[in-house]
Amino acid sequence: MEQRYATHPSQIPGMDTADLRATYLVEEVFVPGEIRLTFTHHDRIVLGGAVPDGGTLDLPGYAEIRSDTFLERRELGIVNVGGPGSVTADGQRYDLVPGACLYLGRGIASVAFSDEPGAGAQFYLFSAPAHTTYPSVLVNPDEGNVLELGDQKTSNRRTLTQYIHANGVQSCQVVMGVTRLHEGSMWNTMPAHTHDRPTECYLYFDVADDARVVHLMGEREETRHLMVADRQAVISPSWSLHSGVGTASYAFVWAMAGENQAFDDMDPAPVTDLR
Ligand SMILES: O=C[C@H](O)[C@@H](O)CC(=O)C(=O)O
Ligand SMILES: [Zn+2]
Repeated sequence: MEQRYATHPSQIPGMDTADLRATYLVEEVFVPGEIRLTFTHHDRIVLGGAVPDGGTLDLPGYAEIRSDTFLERRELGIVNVGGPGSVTADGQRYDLVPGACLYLGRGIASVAFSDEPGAGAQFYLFSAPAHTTYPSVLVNPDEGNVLELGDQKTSNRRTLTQYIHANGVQSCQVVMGVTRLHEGSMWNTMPAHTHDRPTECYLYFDVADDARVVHLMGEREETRHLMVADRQAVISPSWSLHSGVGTASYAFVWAMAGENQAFDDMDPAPVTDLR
């Protein structure tokens, strides 16, 4: 799997666009017939995609995490951002409709991804080290905890659904959910925030081919942006803002790992403070 090492905010001023993209953007998350993973040393998160493309893909152990099986010492959050598919964990089959979230706990020996020919399942994977085993839980799109946020006047009307979090599916580190912008709204996570306790990653999806998301990152007084296309992921170190404005509406999977599972553990970054 690809490795991305941890970075310090003082490195940002010396980075040009290519450096920022190579460090914080994962451009190819979903590759048909493959499991494609990226390991970031920011909180030892592994993120990526599994696209069975009508077959079955087995999740292996990896030399980078020195494990015989992937979940030997890890937990895994999965959101299906494609068509219907299934995940089989130690023989237990979970059917994931589009938008469903599955939590798999530490110690599961075998994980396989599959779908029917033409179904188009695309499983987004987000994993962190786990100190103990919590039960595996499947949450359908309408079963999460839904927050309606924003206002049309500020073009940030959005529906935020929490799946894995302190008051939802229990985990060791992973917090995970999906936010969908309403038609005509473009801004996510504005006013912005940071949270030093976890690292957070966004996977943008349902971004039209001719649209892009201008993703805002960096510290409050040293902001930078990334131009993000459909089904690309952004790694936000604990010190970084993470907000975005699209050229059309879109959705994204947000996922965090670190000190706690408190979704509202945020440090506000008023827009008037941003440089
Ligand atoms: O720490 C929380 C994460 O940044 C996201 O859940 C925020 C988000 O989806 C939004 O406001 O649009
Ligand atoms: Zn956040």
